[in-house]
Amino acid sequence: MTHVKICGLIDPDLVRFAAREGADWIGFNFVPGSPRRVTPEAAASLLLQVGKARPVALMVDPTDAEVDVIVALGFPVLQLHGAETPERLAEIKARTGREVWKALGVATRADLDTANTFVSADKLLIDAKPPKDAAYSGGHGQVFDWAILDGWQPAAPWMLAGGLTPDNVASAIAATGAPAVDVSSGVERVRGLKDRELVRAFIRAAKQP
Ligand SMILES: O=C(O)c1ccccc1NCC(=O)[C@H](O)[C@H](O)COP(=O)(O)O
Repeated sequence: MTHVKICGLIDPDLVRFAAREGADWIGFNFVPGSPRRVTPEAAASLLLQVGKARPVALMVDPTDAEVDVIVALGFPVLQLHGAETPERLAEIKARTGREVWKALGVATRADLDTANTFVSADKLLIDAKPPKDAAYSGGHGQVFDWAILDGWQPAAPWMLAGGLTPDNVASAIAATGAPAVDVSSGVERVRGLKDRELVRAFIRAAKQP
């Protein structure tokens, strides 16, 4: 069965709801300025609501000090969504002993070759490239051409992201064979605010047999 990550939750009731609905991972966004950003203080109480889901901390080009704050909160997984290099990822992994995922925006096979240089990533999160004028490297609800994944041999376990919704996630899984999927915008009606019915519909559509 496909595994599901719901990313960018800021409300404790929604965190509990997503976990009860069967989300495997719940992402908390620590990117300054993002409408989905949570502070470390807020994350400490949100973490109490995750149930059996695994919490994932989303960061962009974090300093060691920023990573240390997140690790001290008890996050078992760090998702790097910036311009981190394979060397920086390996360094963070060695320093923290945590699972470290690398998110990459892709549009071509060459981008997938770049993704495969992150050999020590615990997961590659394959996302759409952000729009040219975007302030943030992810979370724009953009779909990329899934056909570029045909025949791709990932260097690490991987997850599909980018513009997934309750309506397209089943086709995305069928088209790509993705073992796991990630969503943020597609379960929001208002940017930054998750919607219960969309969260439920997404998880059900992704996990349908
Ligand atoms: O959501 C943000 O604001 C954000 C800011 C900076 C870097 C990444 C960000 N989000 C990434 C994600 O939420 C997801 O991991 C993924 O990219 C899917 O996003 P979406 O296409 O909106 O479903």
